[in-house]
Amino acid sequence: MRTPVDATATPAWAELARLHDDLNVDFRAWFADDPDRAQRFSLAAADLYADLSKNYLTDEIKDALVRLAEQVDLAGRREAMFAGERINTTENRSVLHTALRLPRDASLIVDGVDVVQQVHEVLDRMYVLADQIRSGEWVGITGKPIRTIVNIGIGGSDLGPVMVYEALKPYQQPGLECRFVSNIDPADIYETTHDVDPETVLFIVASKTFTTLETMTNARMAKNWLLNSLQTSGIIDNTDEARAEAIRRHFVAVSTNLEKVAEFGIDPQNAFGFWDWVGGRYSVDSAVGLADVIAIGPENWQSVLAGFHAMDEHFRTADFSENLPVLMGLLNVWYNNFYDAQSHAVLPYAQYLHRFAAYLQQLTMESNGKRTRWDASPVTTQTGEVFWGEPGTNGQHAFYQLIHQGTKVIPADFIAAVNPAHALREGGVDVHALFLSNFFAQTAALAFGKTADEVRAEGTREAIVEARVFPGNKPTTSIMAAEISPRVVGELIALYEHITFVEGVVWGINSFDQWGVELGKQLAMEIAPAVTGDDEALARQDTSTQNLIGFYRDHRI
Ligand SMILES: O=P(O)(O)OC[C@H]1O[C@H](O)[C@H](O)[C@@H](O)[C@@H]1O
Repeated sequence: MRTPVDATATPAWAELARLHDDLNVDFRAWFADDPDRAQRFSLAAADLYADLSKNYLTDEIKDALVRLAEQVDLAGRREAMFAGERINTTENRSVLHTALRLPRDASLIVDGVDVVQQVHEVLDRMYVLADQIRSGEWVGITGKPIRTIVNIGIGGSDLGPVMVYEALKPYQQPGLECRFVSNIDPADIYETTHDVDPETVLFIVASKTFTTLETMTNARMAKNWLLNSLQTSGIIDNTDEARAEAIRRHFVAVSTNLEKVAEFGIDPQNAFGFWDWVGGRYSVDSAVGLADVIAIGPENWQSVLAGFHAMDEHFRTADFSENLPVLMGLLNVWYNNFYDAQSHAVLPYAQYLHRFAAYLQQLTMESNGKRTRWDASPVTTQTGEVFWGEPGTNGQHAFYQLIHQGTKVIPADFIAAVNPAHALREGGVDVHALFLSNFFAQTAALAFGKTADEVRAEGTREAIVEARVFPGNKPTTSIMAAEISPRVVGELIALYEHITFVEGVVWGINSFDQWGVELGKQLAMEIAPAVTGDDEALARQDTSTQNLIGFYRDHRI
């Protein structure tokens, strides 16, 4: 195993430390003195246009960041990932989500198998299913077409599909609805399914492992509910054949564990596989996206995949100094490690992207929230970033106060599309243009602020001048696209996947395992008997846990 380079011991890191100490961030002066700045720090990547000029970036800093990427061998790691080397060391796996979007005529041999062929075989089967459901050819047990898809999955088997479903609403087939159940809180499955018609529902059980407690519990509840409903209404009898037929018509599965799918009772013909070289949070473009494929149709899905691939190509081939995921990843390192930025806001000025931040939380935090490097040695600097956000303009009326005038450095990504899906007007005004005025205004306000003299000039009384000053110099990146199309959604996801990868390489960590989620799961299984009344199990718990379970037991109705 190659030892990770310690980024903090590289000459570029020392150079960055020096540049940090010498830097006096002054966006007003930087832009006034350098008319070319906006242009010079803007770039196109596939169909995205990004303006990095309102970042703590000078030509020298950019060069030093690029040198850092070179000195940690980003190019080598990137090639290792694309080529299918087992860079997920703790699980001894390749990391090949990029193979999920390779075109049909490409080829990538990993362990003697052409993975591109495997990928397209599954895609083709997904497209057949999607067409059958969309056309009404696939019917439920009473011959009615499917109207509601319920995706049961959690984490990577939920957040990606939900986010894309919401993002591409304008591309969906009317009359066909997808719902998503993830939480094991019974409120989730109840609220999501209580009004569903068992004759016209299709459940997708999506789980990479097909062992996840939440998903398997919800899937069993869904199966029992379906069979009971159909039996109670006399549609099927209580024979194994009738039950199997009902499951065959109303359940499909997505998993890498096809044995477990069969054990659950789902027909192997209705199972869509993927591979252990796809991490859960990197799986939305595998069969995990099945609900989305059904919702938007195979043709649009191909555009999503083409978008992913276009960004992969950009990441793989563009010079570091012109490479959007590389530069954005390096900037995140710059803020995280040199400015102690504790969090990173993602603020889409696109209502359809309202689940994007939630999706990114898993992608970035599960990937890079690590304390050891890929050779098990401790990390040498702060890792991980807390990603969060809400769509603009909602955030403006909620938490922007802290970004504008608080004491924390919060780098923020602003995302917007030029053309709306619905061009509405109010009082002769183009409402989307008004919306985007806010997108443009916010990054300007954050960058350039408002001085005390400017506040005074507005006639503000002296006592509150300081409270009304905007210090400015708040770093932002603006990303624009012509529209939130299937292709652009693919590009945006791939952009952030690669940003996450770049950060992971600098920190020397394996961005593809997630051991940190295991302990809680294990303890929950040990604690479950104590909760349901086993006093010996209760006695084995710490006193705080005993106390809390005591409250639970005392108040249980
Ligand atoms: O798809 P599944 O195997 O059901 O896993 C669902 C999720 O649960 C796990 O605990 C991991 O933390 C996630 O990375 C994963 O996406």
